[in-house]
Amino acid sequence: MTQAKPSGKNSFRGADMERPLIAVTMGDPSGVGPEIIVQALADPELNRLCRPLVLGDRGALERALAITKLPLTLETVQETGPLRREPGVVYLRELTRLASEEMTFGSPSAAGGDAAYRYICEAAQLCLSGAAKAMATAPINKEALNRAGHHFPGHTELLAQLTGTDQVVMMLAGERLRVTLVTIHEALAQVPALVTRERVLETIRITDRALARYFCPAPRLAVLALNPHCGEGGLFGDEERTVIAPAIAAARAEGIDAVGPLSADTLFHFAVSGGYDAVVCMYHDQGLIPLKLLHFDDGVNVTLGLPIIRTSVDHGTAYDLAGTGKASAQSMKAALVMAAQMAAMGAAPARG
Ligand SMILES: NC(=O)C1=CN([C@@H]2O[C@H](COP(=O)(O)OP(=O)(O)OC[C@H]3O[C@@H](n4cnc5c(N)ncnc54)[C@H](O)[C@@H]3O)[C@@H](O)[C@H]2O)C=CC1
Ligand SMILES: NCC(=O)COP(=O)(O)O
Repeated sequence: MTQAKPSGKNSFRGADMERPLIAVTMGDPSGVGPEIIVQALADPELNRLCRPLVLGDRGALERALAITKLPLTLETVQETGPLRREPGVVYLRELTRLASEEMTFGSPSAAGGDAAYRYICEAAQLCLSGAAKAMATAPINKEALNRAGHHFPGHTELLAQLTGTDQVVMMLAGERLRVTLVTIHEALAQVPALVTRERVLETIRITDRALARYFCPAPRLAVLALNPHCGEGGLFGDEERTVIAPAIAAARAEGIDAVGPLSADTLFHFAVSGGYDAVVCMYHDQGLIPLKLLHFDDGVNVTLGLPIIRTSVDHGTAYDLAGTGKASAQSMKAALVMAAQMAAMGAAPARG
């Protein structure tokens, strides 16, 4: 009887097919994006988990390889590239050819902002078509994006528009803490008017649904107050009584394990001691200050509520470090690992 031979080639190809294709956007060419991408992709473990495809600029990535002195080569590919991936190769879909003066380190440019915009749009398209299973984004500079005429405060809002999604939720996640935001890129003066019952409720719902799908089967959510001491019985504001508590009650009536409103000054202590799976915060800095205190290096930004999977670094373009090779690539790596793990579970079905 002939023994079935172990088919190295076939099994390798099979393994490749199982590894999800992740579209990796290069971000702002004048920032640390290109450097942290090549550093992250130099990790063989990452390439065992997924097939990263960088959407970006060859000149910017060659410069990043020179700075980081990594033994990687760049291969420009069409569409999504070959199924079989060689170790030590960064696969690039070249979407721009920027001149050096359009990617001066530490200096935002309209050309750089437009390039970053194009990488994001293409990645979203690849995800929507099913060609990529997720996207992981390097940081953009919002000033450059807006200078280029793309009037979005960040990826989150742009992706909501590109995918036709009404409400999305920004989550930042680390091993010890996860936070989600009711309002995202808003002037602090605008926040109270934007903290509506509907918005708080929808943020709780989206957080609960995404956590249950990807991270923990029965999420326990803490919902923060907006004002100090939960408004102190109306002495310092009444959003807790009129808006946040009714939203929590409605969420609980739907079977969601959400509690609050809870005072933000003490709650994080209990959240990191394991009391909650996520903290629903009313505004950007309320959630991101504790998150970055604990997870500056390895935090991941995940956009919840989209019909596609999107993860990102938790930091910005770090113009002060761009071109030095000193920026930590840990958050980029964590974003790629999380994208691969989420992709293995599949994007959430579109909401009916
Ligand atoms: N996901 C994204 O695309 C994000 C983009 N941004 C944008 O980035 C730009 C700059 O924002 P900033 O507020 O200055 O924040 P930033 O995160 O770029 O920098 C703040 C400080 O953290 C340091 N830092 C950042 N990343 C680091 C890394 N990987 N390793 C070591 N140190 C690091 C910087 O050197 C700087 O001292 C803005 O346009 C902002 O909107 C900010 C956050 C996220
Ligand atoms: N502070 C987080 C942040 O600004 C990231 O925004 P986005 O580009 O992911 O929307």
